[in-house]
Amino acid sequence: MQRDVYKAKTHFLERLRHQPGKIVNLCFVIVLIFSTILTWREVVVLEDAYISSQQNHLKNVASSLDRQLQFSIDKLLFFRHSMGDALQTPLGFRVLQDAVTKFNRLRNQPFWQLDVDQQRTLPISGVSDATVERTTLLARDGQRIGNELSAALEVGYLLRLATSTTGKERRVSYVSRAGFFLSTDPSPLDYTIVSRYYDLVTRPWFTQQNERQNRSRGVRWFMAPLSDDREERVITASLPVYQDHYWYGVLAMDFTLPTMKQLLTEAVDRRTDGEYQLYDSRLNLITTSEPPDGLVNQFDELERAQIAHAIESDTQGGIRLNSRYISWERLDHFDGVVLRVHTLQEGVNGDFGSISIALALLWALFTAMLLISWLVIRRMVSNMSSMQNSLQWQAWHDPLTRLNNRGALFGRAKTLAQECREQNIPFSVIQLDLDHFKSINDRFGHQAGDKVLCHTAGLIASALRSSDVAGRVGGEEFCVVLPGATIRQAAEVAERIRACINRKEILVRKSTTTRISASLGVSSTEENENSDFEQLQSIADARLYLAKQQGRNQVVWRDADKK
Ligand SMILES: Nc1nc2c(ncn2[C@@H]2O[C@H](COP(=O)(O)OP(=O)(O)OP(=O)(O)O)[C@@H](O)[C@H]2O)c(=O)[nH]1
Repeated sequence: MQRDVYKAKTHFLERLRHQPGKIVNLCFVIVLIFSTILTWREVVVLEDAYISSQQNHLKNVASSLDRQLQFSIDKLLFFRHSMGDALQTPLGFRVLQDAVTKFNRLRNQPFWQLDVDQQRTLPISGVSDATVERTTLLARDGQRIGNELSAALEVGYLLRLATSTTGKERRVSYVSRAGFFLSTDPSPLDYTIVSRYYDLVTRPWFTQQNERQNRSRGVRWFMAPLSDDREERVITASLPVYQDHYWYGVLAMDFTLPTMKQLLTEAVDRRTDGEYQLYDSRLNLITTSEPPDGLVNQFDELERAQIAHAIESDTQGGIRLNSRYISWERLDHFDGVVLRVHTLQEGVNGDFGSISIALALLWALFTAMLLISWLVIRRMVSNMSSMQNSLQWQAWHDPLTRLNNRGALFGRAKTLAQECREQNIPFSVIQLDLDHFKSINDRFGHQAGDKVLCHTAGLIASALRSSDVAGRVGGEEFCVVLPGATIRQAAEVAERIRACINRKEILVRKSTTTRISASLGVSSTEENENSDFEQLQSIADARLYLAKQQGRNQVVWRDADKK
């Protein structure tokens, strides 16, 4: 088994050795495959780096935006906390008690206002008991209303103080379920109080803050729908106010779209390319980092669905949409998501684009050079291989007769003799010498002599089997080895060759023909089993000499033989 494997391996390597063209092809294909894999790996690494750089840019913007919004949300939480404290232990100021007394006087009027101290707190505007009773969403609890009014006035101080110093929030308000509200917006004392209150308590940021819809009682963000044209479009952060499981009302903070745009633009580093877009939780576009006259990236329905699906389960990630790469990051303090849209053109103009192009060009250049060198080497190998074949042929053959030369014949004859001995079959040798060849040269010239030699070689070759080997071993001397042939069979072959040579007229010159003859000596291992080729050749040569002596044009295959 091991020997078979070894033999198969040797055979394979031997075959490869004789097919250098195939080895060259194999080497080039391997180099091409490896260079392509290497380039592909580099592209993958580059793509990963590109994606993480996109994520990093976006992360910076998102955390900067978050920081800015956190300040407002912290304020909102602070207001609720203060209001909770005030509800639990209201201050015993007289001015607050007077306000409650005044409310009790006004509570049945269609609209009213408690204007305690315009310089320090915000006025409370409200509607009548009858209006509150009209809907189950609202409730004016006789036990709680006093405390709530005092707490609202206390928070009014804070709202006024906190919102007057920064201009980020468009409006902060507290809307109570008990039929009143206070807001940083100026509130005139007229019939519009009723419609304003109605408008506030019908907004989703108020109605959706009940215990069922906001179990965590955290901040929720709402964007006014597009069709809403009652006033400028705002984003509202709202926070429910609870005390002892009782829902008092909602604290709300409005941000205008220009404010959101300003926050986003401030968060974006102008040196980075790509567009940043801020979306609400329902993937409605709030604002973009592009200037008002800039080109905003739009998404069609299918792309929006793909983005929505992608951002559904992850807080951050990326998705390729045709020629655009979209990365997203959810915000901690805003119920929405920031998108970074990076177009192919921006990518190509950027660092990663130029590195990718350089990499692709390098690969193309390398492949082109590899192909050129493959063509050159293939041609060189093919030339060398045909030259080697030609040299090899010349080394083993006689150029005139195209038969094996002396060295080649001796080499092959020794091997064949050895094989025959191993297989225990006979091995025979024929020695052939043309008669009076010198006279042909003398009479017709050397060229005619060459022609006769070629003609003789052709006749010898045509009289042999494929296993027999013939060669020119001297000037006009030939030798034939016949593996497996008995002495009689070899003698028959020799006789056939002799007859053939002697039968034909040879055209040695224009309109001049001549007939030639040959003397042949035959020997075989049949006579002496242990004879090697050289011994057999020497015997055949002696018999050839005998044939010459006996008158030429004859075959001698036994020492006593005479024609
Ligand atoms: N044309 C030609 N002649 C050759 C070549 N090689 C040897 N000869 C000639 O062959 C002749 C051999 O002559 P000899 O050895 O005297 O033998 P022969 O004339 O055939 O006489 P016998 O062998 O006794 O019949 C010589 O004249 C060589 O010059 C060759 O390649 N071409």
